[in-house]
Amino acid sequence: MITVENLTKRYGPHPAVDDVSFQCEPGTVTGFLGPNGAGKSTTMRMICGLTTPTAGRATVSGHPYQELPNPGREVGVLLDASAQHAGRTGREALTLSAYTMGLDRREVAAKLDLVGLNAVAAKRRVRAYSLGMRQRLGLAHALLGDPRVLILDEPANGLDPEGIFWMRGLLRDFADRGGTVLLSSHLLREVEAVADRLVVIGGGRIVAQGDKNELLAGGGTVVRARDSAALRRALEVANLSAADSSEGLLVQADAEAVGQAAADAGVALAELRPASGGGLEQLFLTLTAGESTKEAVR
Ligand SMILES: Nc1ncnc2c1ncn2[C@@H]1O[C@H](COP(=O)(O)OP(=O)(O)OP(=O)(O)O)[C@@H](O)[C@H]1O
Repeated sequence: MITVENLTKRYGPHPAVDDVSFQCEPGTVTGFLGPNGAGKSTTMRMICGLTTPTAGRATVSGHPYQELPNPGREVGVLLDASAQHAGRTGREALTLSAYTMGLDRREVAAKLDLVGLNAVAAKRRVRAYSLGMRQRLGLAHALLGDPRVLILDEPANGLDPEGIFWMRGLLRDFADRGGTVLLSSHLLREVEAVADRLVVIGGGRIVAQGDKNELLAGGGTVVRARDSAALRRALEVANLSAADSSEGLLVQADAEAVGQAAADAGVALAELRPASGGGLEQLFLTLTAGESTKEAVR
């Protein structure tokens, strides 16, 4: 179980993370989504005790990370696959961690095998690893102590298609055996395939969270007008955020609210209908409309 309560982190005047609260339950995979700079990594770093929150708190299995007696036995963490000692071999890196955690050395071979690093790869220095191999080694590290919780930041980054498919099965199986997974990724199809719950963050704030299927069912409204500039202005006036899509504008509101906003502004509509079937990509674009731009101009 991971519990995040009112977490806030400020760097100067800008809140990188702003009053974020959510829970990740045993037996589930929670997909943590958001545009670049939304605050995902900062939130995960705060959960793992690597960044001190300005306010709020986070616990793993009921304790702040720093108070876990042997954290690697409780929670496996992979935040940055490139942040591993480049001069050690994969096997050496895992052996040292196993020693630190008080584990049987046989766990090293088992985990190397589990993540698909063969004997030749295990003997190579990490500096010679591809990004995908570093991810696999990072996952082996995270899984080494057989933890009940996994916190993974972009673990599929650099994996080949077979590796991504393999990782999906591994995470599903981990959760099905009662584990808790918090997974950030920009690979929306992967998240859609494996996650049970979603937490979507934009500009440091939670913009949506809940059961994946329920969130996907409420995918917003597609609207089109011949005068699309006027339609955009009408939506802005009504405080409704809109994102471009191939079908028109996607608005995170029901059709009635969108139609009313257009009518109030005297904009004639060419199309107004509930968005459906667009999947997670459409939901993501709708929920985080404008947030990437905000980050770019900060
Ligand atoms: N150490 C730091 N000092 C100053 N600002 C920081 C620091 N770490 C993060 N930030 C800022 O906090 C905000 C959130 O960054 P964060 O890395 O958490 O986003 P993210 O959602 O993980 O993005 P990405 O998808 O690009 O990895 C950004 O505006 C970033 O510039």
